[in-house]
Amino acid sequence: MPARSDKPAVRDVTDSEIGSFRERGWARLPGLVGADYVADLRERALERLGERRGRFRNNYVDQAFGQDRDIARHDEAYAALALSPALARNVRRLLVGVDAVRLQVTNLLVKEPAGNPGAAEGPPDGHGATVFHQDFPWMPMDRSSMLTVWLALDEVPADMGALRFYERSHRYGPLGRSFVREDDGALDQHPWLGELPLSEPFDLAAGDATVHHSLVIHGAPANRRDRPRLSFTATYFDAATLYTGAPYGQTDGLGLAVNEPFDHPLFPVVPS
Ligand SMILES: O=C(O)CCC(=O)C(=O)O
Ligand SMILES: [Fe+2]
Repeated sequence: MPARSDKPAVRDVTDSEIGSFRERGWARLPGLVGADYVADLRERALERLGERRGRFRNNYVDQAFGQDRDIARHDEAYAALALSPALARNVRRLLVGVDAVRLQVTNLLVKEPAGNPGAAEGPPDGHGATVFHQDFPWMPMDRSSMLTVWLALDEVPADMGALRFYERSHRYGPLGRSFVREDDGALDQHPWLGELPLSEPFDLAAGDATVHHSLVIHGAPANRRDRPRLSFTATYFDAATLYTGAPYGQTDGLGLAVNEPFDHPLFPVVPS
């Protein structure tokens, strides 16, 4: 196990991965983070999950996966990864025309097996599918240059619920919110999206990641395996982004100024 002070080994994204991300709105990043570091993250995740047993709230997102939001503010190994210059440099290179990035949020995600009674997280009968959605329509940001790194903390075979993406859907701008009502998945609201190619299901190893643009339509099937799907996400945005003042749980009451950058300790610029 790496010591707490160990630096996460994050590899550089390749030019071809950058091209693929910009073209399709997402990219697969095999072996993004070193295996030893990820093994330590996984152990920490399981420990936290044990402590959280039973804290399920019944909203639409909670039916699809459990969240331990801002885990990087509670755990130094997650913080070291989320704030690592190597990861920030990758994010900056993936986004177009961005000089510096801020961290928006970190999250430990768990998708319990469907139909699994006694799961640590989620509804009594396990988590369901993650409906197809965009991330951006919720955000109080004046631009969409924003992405999420989704890191597998353990093997995530396709039928455990690795993400899938509608190719190039990030080119159609904001398409509305999901997780607000029954049947408000992006495909229900915009059946034409079904004409875009859907990425093939794939298996991820621990330390593999996907990265998705805030406007790309993505979702995940239910977990059909017998153990929880464990992943860590870190979402970053262009440091030059201005706050719009739109109501949002994370930013309400922080004293951010409308039409000013997100200059607040919760949204650090990550040196790259
Ligand atoms: O992990 C999932 O099933 C969904 C995660 C997601 O939508 C996101 O990270 O933006
Ligand atoms: Fe999402």
